[in-house]
Amino acid sequence: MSPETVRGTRGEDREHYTRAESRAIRRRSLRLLGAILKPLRRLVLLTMVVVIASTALRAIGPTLLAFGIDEALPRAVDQGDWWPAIGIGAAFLATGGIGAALVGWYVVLIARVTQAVMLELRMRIFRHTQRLSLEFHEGYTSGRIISRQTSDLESIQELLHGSLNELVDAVLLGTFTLIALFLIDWRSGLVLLGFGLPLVVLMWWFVRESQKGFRSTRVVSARLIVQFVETMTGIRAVQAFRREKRNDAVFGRVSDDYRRANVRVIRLFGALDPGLILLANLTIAVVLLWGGLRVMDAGLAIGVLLAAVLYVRNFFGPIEDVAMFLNSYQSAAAALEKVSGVLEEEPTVRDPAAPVRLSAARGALSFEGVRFGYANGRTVLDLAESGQRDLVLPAGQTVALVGTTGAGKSTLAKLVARFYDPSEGRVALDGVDLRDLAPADLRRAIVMVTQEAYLFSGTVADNIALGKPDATSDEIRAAARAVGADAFIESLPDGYATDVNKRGGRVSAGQRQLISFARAFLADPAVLILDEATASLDLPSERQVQDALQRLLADRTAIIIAHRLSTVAIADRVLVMEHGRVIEDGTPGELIASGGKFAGLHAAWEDSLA
Ligand SMILES: Nc1ncnc2c1ncn2[C@@H]1O[C@H](COP(=O)(O)OP(=O)(O)OP(=O)(O)O)[C@@H](O)[C@H]1O
Repeated sequence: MSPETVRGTRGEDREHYTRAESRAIRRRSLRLLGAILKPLRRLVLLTMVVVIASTALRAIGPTLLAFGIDEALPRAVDQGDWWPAIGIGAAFLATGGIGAALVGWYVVLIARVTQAVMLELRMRIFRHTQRLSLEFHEGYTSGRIISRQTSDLESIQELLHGSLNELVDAVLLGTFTLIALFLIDWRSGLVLLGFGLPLVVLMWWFVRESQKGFRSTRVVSARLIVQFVETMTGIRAVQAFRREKRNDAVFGRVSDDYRRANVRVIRLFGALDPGLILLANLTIAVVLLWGGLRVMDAGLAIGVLLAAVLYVRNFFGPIEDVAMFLNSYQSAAAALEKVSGVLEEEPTVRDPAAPVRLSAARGALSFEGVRFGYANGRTVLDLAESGQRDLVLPAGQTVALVGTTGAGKSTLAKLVARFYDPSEGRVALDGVDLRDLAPADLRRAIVMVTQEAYLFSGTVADNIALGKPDATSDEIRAAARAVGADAFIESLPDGYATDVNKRGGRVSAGQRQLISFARAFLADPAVLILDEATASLDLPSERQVQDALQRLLADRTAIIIAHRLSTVAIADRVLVMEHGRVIEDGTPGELIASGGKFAGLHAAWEDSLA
């Protein structure tokens, strides 16, 4: 478990961490990677064996050439003995051929490992975030979640797929090459080592500078995503308030920052590439010059010199890939840190250790000494301070929650639906604390319908059936009829089989709410919460819906939150809330007669109708 300051997604936006925090974050990432690689260990092992074998085979080539030129060819020319030359030629072809075939195999193996890791990570993020409590989702923006699933996973994939591949190749080939060079001609080996120092300096400079560059491209690209997602999710507001031009300007600025950041990084390559070519040529020149002198003194065979030159060339070939790897590594490590943070988040609303079953709930609700505040600490609901410590809603009662904006009505509803747990006290259904209730029974017993009335892609029937996945089409139709949604559904192009686009593009907001009523009717919960759920219905349909509501609410406990008092009229009881407390409690008639807050609201409403 990470320290409190960096646990989960906490501290995700910070630029600097203490040493202990960095270590904890790194460990968390490695634990995640280890857990994902564990089931793949045989595949990983096989991949390693294949890559080592293929690189070793490829590193033998120049030595065979040297042997051929210095030993086999003279024997063939001087003594007419062609067998050694043929043998070496065959060995050269065989090592080259098998090495190449193994490279092909290795590429496929690496792809299999990478894709298995990506699949697991992708599924873990999806599964996990879907189960995290509402508290997490209300605080962590959708742009950030999208970044975790897209750009972060891409960085990790890039590392595993491309860069790691190249690094292993470069390091192994470099090591084998150096060993082979020392074995055939240690003096050339020393020359190569001597040039290693400026090489290390060049690489160190490049990695340091490009790290800064890549970090800023990552920061800017995250801003691009957030800007884009915000504009698209808020497209209605964008168009309604004519924000297109301003958004164009902001997006243009961020895009230009992105372009500049990329150019800055590419400029570094403009220095690295010539530097590497220069170093490679200098090393080859020195090896060639010194080797040539020794060939003239007969201290070195010409074939060995040729092999030495080839080895030096081979050595420098993949060096740039090492630099690239170091960069991909940085960005993949940062991505993995963030992903592992999200995966470390735990649902704040936990499933009970010993769940109490309640297969046929009656629907009696009680709030006993309930206090609640969101993560920022302020108490927004304080039923314990209201006149009565315990608030009881008997089974079958229809209760309307009324009060000014921000009074805590939706918060109370979220506690009943157990999207949050109270900070103090308990909410109970039929006497069972919601925290102890088996989650499946809780979801069956308590259903919340909100103003948003989200429709998933699929048919209208699918969307209604969400309330009862095994419902027959007759049951679906009956539910739609009960809430008065049948007529408009029949008039859709394909009736119940009409595909609703995402966010219900083909149906109006009011129709969407009717569909979600049908969904709730079909689910047949003991407790139904309607949070502003009639807000999008126009008055005629609202009047129609009054009947539908009566039918929807019959025989169950209902909590209705509505600003329109017409909806409140069907309630048995009204709770007036203010600043998180219940300040009035009674039947609509009683409250109107008492001349309190509700009476005032009611009078104002009646005036507005006149
Ligand atoms: N996710 C949240 N995190 C922090 N504070 C919140 C959150 N949701 C609501 N609040 C705060 O809690 C208080 C009660 O909000 P709530 O949504 O319950 O009011 P409401 O009575 O339903 O208002 P409305 O009628 O406008 O929907 C408000 O002060 C609000 O700012």
